[in-house]
Amino acid sequence: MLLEVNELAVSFGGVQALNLQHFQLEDRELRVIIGPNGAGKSTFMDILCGKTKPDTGSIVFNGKPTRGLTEVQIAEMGIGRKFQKPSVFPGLSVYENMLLATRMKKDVFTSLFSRMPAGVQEKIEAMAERVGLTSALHKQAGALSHGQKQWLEIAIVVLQDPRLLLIDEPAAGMSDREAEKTGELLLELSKQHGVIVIEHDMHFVKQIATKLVSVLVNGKLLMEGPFEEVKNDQRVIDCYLGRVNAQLEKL
Ligand SMILES: Nc1ncnc2c1ncn2[C@@H]1O[C@H](COP(=O)(O)OP(=O)(O)OP(=O)(O)O)[C@@H](O)[C@H]1O
Repeated sequence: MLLEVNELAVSFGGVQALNLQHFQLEDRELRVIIGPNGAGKSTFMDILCGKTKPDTGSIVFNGKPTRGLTEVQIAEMGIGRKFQKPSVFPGLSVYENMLLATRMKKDVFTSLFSRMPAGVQEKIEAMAERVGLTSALHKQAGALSHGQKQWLEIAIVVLQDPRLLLIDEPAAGMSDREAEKTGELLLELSKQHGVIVIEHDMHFVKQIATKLVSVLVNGKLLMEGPFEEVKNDQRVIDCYLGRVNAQLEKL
Protein backbone atom coordinates (compact mmCIF):
# COMPACT_ATOMS: atom_id res chain seq x y z
CA MET A 1 0.00 0.00 0.00
CA LEU A 2 1.38 3.42 -0.94
CA LEU A 3 -0.87 5.49 1.32
CA GLU A 4 -2.97 4.58 4.32
CA VAL A 5 -4.99 7.15 6.24
CA ASN A 6 -7.01 6.51 9.40
CA GLU A 7 -9.32 8.64 11.56
CA LEU A 8 -8.06 11.85 9.99
CA ALA A 9 -9.84 14.97 11.23
CA VAL A 10 -9.39 18.72 11.25
CA SER A 11 -11.67 21.58 12.28
CA PHE A 12 -11.39 25.26 11.51
CA GLY A 13 -13.01 27.52 14.10
CA GLY A 14 -15.35 24.78 15.28
CA VAL A 15 -16.33 23.66 11.76
CA GLN A 16 -15.21 20.16 10.91
CA ALA A 17 -13.63 20.40 7.46
CA LEU A 18 -12.52 16.76 7.33
CA ASN A 19 -13.40 13.61 9.24
CA LEU A 20 -12.09 10.71 7.21
CA GLN A 21 -12.35 7.26 8.79
CA HIS A 22 -10.23 5.43 6.27
CA PHE A 23 -8.59 6.00 2.92
CA GLN A 24 -6.01 3.94 1.12
CA LEU A 25 -4.25 4.03 -2.19
CA GLU A 26 -2.20 1.37 -3.87
CA ASP A 27 1.08 2.09 -5.60
CA ARG A 28 0.46 3.22 -9.19
CA GLU A 29 -3.23 3.68 -8.58
CA LEU A 30 -5.09 6.68 -9.97
CA ARG A 31 -7.87 7.78 -7.64
CA VAL A 32 -10.34 10.53 -8.36
CA ILE A 33 -11.92 12.44 -5.47
CA ILE A 34 -15.19 14.19 -6.17
CA GLY A 35 -17.60 16.04 -3.92
CA PRO A 36 -19.58 19.26 -3.71
CA ASN A 37 -17.99 22.60 -2.76
CA GLY A 38 -16.72 22.67 0.80
CA ALA A 39 -16.62 18.85 1.04
CA GLY A 40 -13.04 18.86 2.34
CA LYS A 41 -11.24 17.71 -0.82
CA SER A 42 -8.59 20.44 -0.84
CA THR A 43 -8.24 20.18 2.93
CA PHE A 44 -7.44 16.48 2.52
CA MET A 45 -4.70 17.25 -0.02
CA ASP A 46 -3.43 20.10 2.16
CA ILE A 47 -3.04 17.63 5.04
CA LEU A 48 -1.38 14.98 2.87
CA CYS A 49 1.30 17.43 1.71
CA GLY A 50 1.81 18.92 5.20
CA LYS A 51 0.38 22.36 4.45
CA THR A 52 -2.39 21.86 7.02
CA LYS A 53 -1.84 20.03 10.31
CA PRO A 54 -4.65 17.61 11.26
CA ASP A 55 -6.12 17.57 14.77
CA THR A 56 -6.14 13.77 14.92
CA GLY A 57 -5.42 10.75 12.77
CA SER A 58 -2.62 8.84 11.12
CA ILE A 59 -1.10 8.98 7.67
CA VAL A 60 1.33 6.31 6.58
CA PHE A 61 3.05 6.92 3.28
CA ASN A 62 5.28 4.27 1.78
CA GLY A 63 5.45 2.55 5.18
CA LYS A 64 6.37 5.69 7.15
CA PRO A 65 4.19 8.02 9.24
CA THR A 66 4.11 11.61 7.99
CA ARG A 67 2.27 13.36 10.82
CA GLY A 68 4.36 16.06 12.44
CA LEU A 69 6.67 16.38 9.45
CA THR A 70 7.10 19.66 7.57
CA GLU A 71 5.93 20.26 3.99
CA VAL A 72 9.55 20.06 2.82
CA GLN A 73 10.16 16.76 4.61
CA ILE A 74 6.95 15.30 3.16
CA ALA A 75 7.93 16.46 -0.34
CA GLU A 76 11.31 14.81 0.15
CA MET A 77 9.56 11.56 1.11
CA GLY A 78 7.93 11.63 -2.32
CA ILE A 79 4.57 13.41 -2.12
CA GLY A 80 4.33 16.05 -4.87
CA ARG A 81 1.46 18.53 -5.02
CA LYS A 82 0.22 20.48 -7.97
CA PHE A 83 -1.95 23.33 -6.78
CA GLN A 84 -4.83 24.83 -8.73
CA LYS A 85 -3.15 28.23 -8.66
CA PRO A 86 -0.35 28.60 -11.26
CA SER A 87 3.11 28.54 -9.75
CA VAL A 88 5.42 28.65 -12.79
CA PHE A 89 7.88 31.51 -13.27
CA PRO A 90 6.23 33.39 -16.17
CA GLY A 91 9.42 35.27 -17.18
CA LEU A 92 11.47 32.09 -17.55
CA SER A 93 11.25 29.69 -20.47
CA VAL A 94 9.57 26.30 -20.23
CA TYR A 95 13.04 24.76 -20.26
CA GLU A 96 14.29 26.98 -17.41
CA ASN A 97 11.20 26.25 -15.33
CA MET A 98 11.81 22.54 -15.79
CA LEU A 99 15.50 22.94 -15.00
CA LEU A 100 14.63 24.64 -11.72
CA ALA A 101 12.30 21.79 -10.87
CA THR A 102 15.08 19.23 -11.27
CA ARG A 103 17.28 21.24 -8.92
CA MET A 104 14.81 22.41 -6.31
CA LYS A 105 17.25 22.19 -3.42
CA LYS A 106 19.47 24.95 -4.82
CA ASP A 107 18.60 28.63 -5.12
CA VAL A 108 17.33 29.96 -8.45
CA PHE A 109 20.63 31.55 -9.51
CA THR A 110 22.72 28.46 -8.77
CA SER A 111 20.15 26.23 -10.43
CA LEU A 112 20.14 28.22 -13.65
CA PHE A 113 23.82 29.08 -13.99
CA SER A 114 25.83 26.30 -12.40
CA ARG A 115 27.10 23.34 -14.40
CA MET A 116 24.35 20.92 -15.29
CA PRO A 117 24.78 17.29 -14.16
CA ALA A 118 24.81 14.70 -16.94
CA GLY A 119 21.42 13.53 -18.05
CA VAL A 120 19.42 16.55 -16.90
CA GLN A 121 18.91 17.95 -20.39
CA GLU A 122 17.75 14.56 -21.64
CA LYS A 123 15.40 14.26 -18.66
CA ILE A 124 13.87 17.66 -19.43
CA GLU A 125 13.51 16.89 -23.13
CA ALA A 126 11.85 13.55 -22.35
CA MET A 127 9.47 15.26 -19.93
CA ALA A 128 8.63 17.98 -22.49
CA GLU A 129 7.81 15.23 -24.97
CA ARG A 130 5.65 13.45 -22.42
CA VAL A 131 3.57 16.54 -21.66
CA GLY A 132 3.43 17.76 -25.26
CA LEU A 133 5.64 20.83 -24.78
CA THR A 134 8.59 19.97 -27.04
CA SER A 135 7.91 22.75 -29.53
CA ALA A 136 7.33 25.24 -26.69
CA LEU A 137 10.51 24.42 -24.72
CA HIS A 138 12.12 27.79 -25.38
CA LYS A 139 8.97 29.86 -25.12
CA GLN A 140 8.40 32.05 -22.07
CA ALA A 141 6.14 30.22 -19.63
CA GLY A 142 3.98 33.34 -19.36
CA ALA A 143 3.19 33.13 -23.08
CA LEU A 144 1.80 29.58 -22.95
CA SER A 145 -1.88 28.78 -23.34
CA HIS A 146 -3.81 27.89 -20.18
CA GLY A 147 -3.63 24.18 -21.01
CA GLN A 148 0.10 24.30 -21.72
CA LYS A 149 0.73 26.08 -18.40
CA GLN A 150 -1.10 23.30 -16.59
CA TRP A 151 1.01 20.68 -18.37
CA LEU A 152 4.15 22.56 -17.40
CA GLU A 153 2.95 22.59 -13.79
CA ILE A 154 2.41 18.84 -13.91
CA ALA A 155 5.85 18.36 -15.50
CA ILE A 156 7.45 20.43 -12.72
CA VAL A 157 5.95 18.19 -10.04
CA VAL A 158 6.82 14.97 -11.91
CA LEU A 159 10.44 16.10 -12.46
CA GLN A 160 10.88 15.98 -8.69
CA ASP A 161 10.31 12.20 -8.90
CA PRO A 162 7.41 11.85 -6.46
CA ARG A 163 5.93 8.44 -5.66
CA LEU A 164 2.55 10.12 -5.15
CA LEU A 165 1.16 13.01 -7.18
CA LEU A 166 -1.64 15.18 -5.77
CA ILE A 167 -3.41 17.13 -8.47
CA ASP A 168 -6.16 19.65 -7.82
CA GLU A 169 -8.66 20.24 -10.66
CA PRO A 170 -6.28 19.81 -13.61
CA ALA A 171 -8.98 20.25 -16.26
CA ALA A 172 -10.47 23.48 -14.87
CA GLY A 173 -10.70 26.12 -17.60
CA MET A 174 -9.45 23.78 -20.34
CA SER A 175 -10.99 23.17 -23.73
CA ASP A 176 -12.43 19.69 -24.32
CA ARG A 177 -9.38 18.71 -26.37
CA GLU A 178 -6.95 20.00 -23.73
CA ALA A 179 -8.87 18.19 -20.99
CA GLU A 180 -8.74 14.96 -22.98
CA LYS A 181 -4.98 15.29 -23.45
CA THR A 182 -4.60 15.98 -19.74
CA GLY A 183 -6.60 12.85 -18.97
CA GLU A 184 -4.34 10.79 -21.23
CA LEU A 185 -1.30 12.27 -19.49
CA LEU A 186 -2.60 11.41 -16.01
CA LEU A 187 -3.42 7.85 -17.07
CA GLU A 188 0.09 7.52 -18.44
CA LEU A 189 1.63 8.98 -15.26
CA SER A 190 -0.29 6.49 -13.13
CA LYS A 191 1.79 3.71 -14.68
CA GLN A 192 4.72 5.03 -12.65
CA HIS A 193 3.25 7.04 -9.78
CA GLY A 194 0.32 6.91 -7.40
CA VAL A 195 -2.00 9.75 -8.43
CA ILE A 196 -4.85 11.45 -6.55
CA VAL A 197 -6.92 13.88 -8.59
CA ILE A 198 -9.63 16.21 -7.34
CA GLU A 199 -12.05 16.97 -10.14
CA HIS A 200 -15.49 18.48 -10.71
CA ASP A 201 -15.86 17.87 -14.44
CA MET A 202 -17.69 14.57 -14.80
CA HIS A 203 -16.64 13.97 -18.42
CA PHE A 204 -13.07 14.21 -17.26
CA VAL A 205 -13.74 11.95 -14.27
CA LYS A 206 -15.29 9.36 -16.57
CA GLN A 207 -12.18 9.42 -18.77
CA ILE A 208 -9.62 8.96 -15.98
CA ALA A 209 -11.47 6.93 -13.33
CA THR A 210 -10.35 3.51 -14.47
CA LYS A 211 -10.44 2.18 -10.91
CA LEU A 212 -12.10 3.87 -7.95
CA VAL A 213 -13.78 7.21 -7.32
CA SER A 214 -14.02 8.49 -3.73
CA VAL A 215 -16.91 10.79 -2.90
CA LEU A 216 -16.43 13.29 -0.08
CA VAL A 217 -19.38 15.14 1.41
CA ASN A 218 -19.23 17.39 4.48
CA GLY A 219 -15.73 16.16 5.26
CA LYS A 220 -16.76 12.50 5.27
CA LEU A 221 -16.35 9.69 2.79
CA LEU A 222 -19.84 9.10 1.39
CA MET A 223 -18.87 6.20 -0.83
CA GLU A 224 -16.09 4.72 -2.91
CA GLY A 225 -16.51 2.67 -6.06
CA PRO A 226 -16.10 2.42 -9.82
CA PHE A 227 -17.35 5.47 -11.75
CA GLU A 228 -20.46 3.69 -13.08
CA GLU A 229 -21.51 2.74 -9.56
CA VAL A 230 -20.81 6.20 -8.14
CA LYS A 231 -22.66 8.09 -10.85
CA ASN A 232 -25.80 5.97 -10.35
CA ASP A 233 -25.78 6.15 -6.56
CA GLN A 234 -28.81 8.08 -5.33
CA ARG A 235 -26.90 9.66 -2.42
CA VAL A 236 -24.27 10.98 -4.84
CA ILE A 237 -26.94 12.28 -7.21
CA ASP A 238 -28.67 14.02 -4.29
CA CYS A 239 -25.43 15.80 -3.35
CA TYR A 240 -24.93 17.01 -6.87
CA LEU A 241 -28.15 18.89 -7.51
CA GLY A 242 -27.73 21.45 -10.27
CA ARG A 243 -24.89 21.68 -12.75
CA VAL A 244 -23.03 18.47 -11.96
CA ASN A 245 -26.26 16.51 -11.68
CA ALA A 246 -27.17 17.57 -15.20
CA GLN A 247 -23.73 16.44 -16.36
CA LEU A 248 -24.18 13.05 -14.67
CA GLU A 249 -27.49 12.43 -16.43
CA LYS A 250 -25.87 12.94 -19.82
CA LEU A 251 -23.21 10.31 -19.24
N1 LIG B 1 -7.85 27.56 6.22
C1 LIG B 1 -9.16 27.45 6.48
N2 LIG B 1 -9.72 28.18 7.47
C2 LIG B 1 -11.03 28.07 7.74
N3 LIG B 1 -11.87 27.24 7.11
C3 LIG B 1 -11.37 26.50 6.12
C4 LIG B 1 -9.99 26.56 5.73
N4 LIG B 1 -9.80 25.70 4.71
C5 LIG B 1 -10.98 25.13 4.45
N5 LIG B 1 -11.93 25.60 5.30
C6 LIG B 1 -13.34 25.17 5.34
O1 LIG B 1 -13.32 23.75 5.36
C7 LIG B 1 -14.37 23.21 4.57
C8 LIG B 1 -13.79 22.31 3.49
O2 LIG B 1 -13.14 23.13 2.49
P1 LIG B 1 -12.31 22.57 1.27
O3 LIG B 1 -11.72 23.75 0.58
O4 LIG B 1 -11.40 21.51 1.72
O5 LIG B 1 -13.46 21.93 0.38
P2 LIG B 1 -13.40 21.45 -1.13
O6 LIG B 1 -14.12 20.16 -1.15
O7 LIG B 1 -12.00 21.46 -1.62
O8 LIG B 1 -14.25 22.57 -1.88
P3 LIG B 1 -14.13 23.19 -3.37
O9 LIG B 1 -14.65 22.15 -4.30
O10 LIG B 1 -15.03 24.38 -3.29
O11 LIG B 1 -12.69 23.54 -3.59
C9 LIG B 1 -15.15 24.39 4.03
O12 LIG B 1 -16.24 24.62 4.92
C10 LIG B 1 -14.15 25.53 4.11
O13 LIG B 1 -14.80 26.77 4.24
